[in-house]
Amino acid sequence: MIGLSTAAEVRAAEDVLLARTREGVLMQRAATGLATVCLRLLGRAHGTRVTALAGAGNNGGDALFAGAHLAARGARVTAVLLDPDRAHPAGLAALRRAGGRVTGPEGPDGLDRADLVLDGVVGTGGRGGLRPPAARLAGRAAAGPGMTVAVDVPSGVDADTGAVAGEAFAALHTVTFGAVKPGLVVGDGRGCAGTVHLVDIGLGPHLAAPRAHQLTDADVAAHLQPPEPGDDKYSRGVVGVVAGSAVYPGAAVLCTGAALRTRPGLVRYAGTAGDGVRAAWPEAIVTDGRPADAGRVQAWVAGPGMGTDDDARGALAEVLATDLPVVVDADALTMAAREPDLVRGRGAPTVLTPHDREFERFGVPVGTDRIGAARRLAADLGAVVLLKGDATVVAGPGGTAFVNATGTSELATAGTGDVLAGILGALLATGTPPAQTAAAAAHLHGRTGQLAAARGPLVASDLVRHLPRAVGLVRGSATGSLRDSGA
Ligand SMILES: NC(=O)C1=CN([C@@H]2O[C@H](COP(=O)(O)OP(=O)(O)OC[C@H]3O[C@@H](n4cnc5c(N)ncnc54)[C@H](OP(=O)(O)O)[C@@H]3O)[C@@H](O)[C@H]2O)[C@@H](O)CC1
Ligand SMILES: Nc1ncnc2c1ncn2[C@@H]1O[C@H](COP(=O)(O)OP(=O)(O)O)[C@@H](O)[C@H]1O
Ligand SMILES: [K+]
Repeated sequence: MIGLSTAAEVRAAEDVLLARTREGVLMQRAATGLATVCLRLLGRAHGTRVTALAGAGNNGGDALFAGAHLAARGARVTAVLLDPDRAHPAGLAALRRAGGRVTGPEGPDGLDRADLVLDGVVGTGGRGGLRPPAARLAGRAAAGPGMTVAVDVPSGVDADTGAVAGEAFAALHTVTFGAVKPGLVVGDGRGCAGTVHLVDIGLGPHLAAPRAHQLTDADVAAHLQPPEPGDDKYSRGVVGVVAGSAVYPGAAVLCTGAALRTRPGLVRYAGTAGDGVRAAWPEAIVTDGRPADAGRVQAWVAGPGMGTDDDARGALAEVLATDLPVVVDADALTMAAREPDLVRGRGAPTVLTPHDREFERFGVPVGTDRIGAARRLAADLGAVVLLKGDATVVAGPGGTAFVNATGTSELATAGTGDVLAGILGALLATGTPPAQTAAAAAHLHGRTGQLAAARGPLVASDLVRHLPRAVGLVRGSATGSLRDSGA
């Protein structure tokens, strides 16, 4: 698991370490790590042109020291000081000693010919959108030829939420110190950060236990264990699906198929799309009646394509009245938003899976702080909230949160949410903790999307077909093999 630490958590750990180390040691660790990543990205330093944008705080200090490292290796470094009278004195002296040039915000900045642009305008000390001179330079850097590398946080991005109020630096890479900040992996900040590189500056032992995480393949593999010799179709976790309708059988077919392909023990289907499900998935046990007629299950998925009429409302109320985990998706979300008490009083885990418009039906806008929004709704309803997006966020009622690290924009196609609901039901049926399980489902869904998209544009049923391979690859915990598989 990769911990996501807020700016305040990082600062608190830095304060402990600063009191125990010689002055400047932490910044040296950060700047050396930054320069090392830049050298790797550039391939060489000698003869390259580097522009370092440096604000008046420690973020600017990092950029100036890293610029000094690169200059000492033969790079032609120009430092652009946003506030020349307040530039980090030791960083500036180091840059000058190494032969770097220095200019002001209106001076010859070299951005038109740079191979590399370092964004050291502002880091965790930033407030609001970029101010005019910095915003102008960030725009020129984005339009110029140089590879853009943000120092710690892309300037203009809120490190905690990923919110961007106004302009922000658009980085291809972000080299971040001590811990990954949530704003680099969620919301608009995710798009500004590019590839995130973590530099260890020794904060680890002093960091508070993070309240937000990203799962890795290895974490998710624990949710995808193969059956053991003593297992039978019941012991692997039986999933119940309440989805689809006579008019819209597709959602039921996708959801049931995804559950079967994720964990092929037993899937029971109850609803009015039974004929379609029988035709597509002869393995499923289908009842045309109500959920209570379906037989015993260990988790329910309710919602995709089921409609919102009285019968649908009755079926939803029936599964929510059980003491089993329930996934509330699509039409079930619309009904739960009308009657939140259906969810609020439950003792067993409930996982709601809204996209933004479904989320807003609960009466609160998502806004720019997606983790915060998911946490608040989760606390209000006493449920897990999986807020879909390019980086899906999961929050538990106690505040534990996850940000998904896998996926592809090719998933923006009808029916992929039905597949996610089926995957999630299959994983929840084993009784693992619901918030992490929901995050594992989003991770597997994203990996499956990546596999399917490698062959070209995908539709939702492609995901169902690729699920067994994605499960196999994640089980192997071999991230590289996804890339090397030729899929
Ligand atoms: N602590 C440590 O030991 C270590 C810290 N490290 C590094 O320090 C960074 C945090 O440094 P920090 O706290 O000095 O703040 P920082 O991010 O430089 O910002 C302050 C400057 O930004 C300016 N500014 C603010 N908003 C702005 C805006 N919208 N648009 C434009 N400018 C804006 C603000 O201006 P002012 O408001 O003062 O006029 C001030 O000049 C952290 O991210 C990491 O890189 C590493 O070296 C590891 C060791
Ligand atoms: N741009 C994107 N990048 C990554 N994933 C995306 C993107 N757009 C949508 N998705 C994912 O695709 C799925 C769409 O779900 P949903 O909107 O419920 O679709 P449907 O209701 O048609 O099944 C979600 O898992 C979401 O996270
Ligand atoms: K920065």
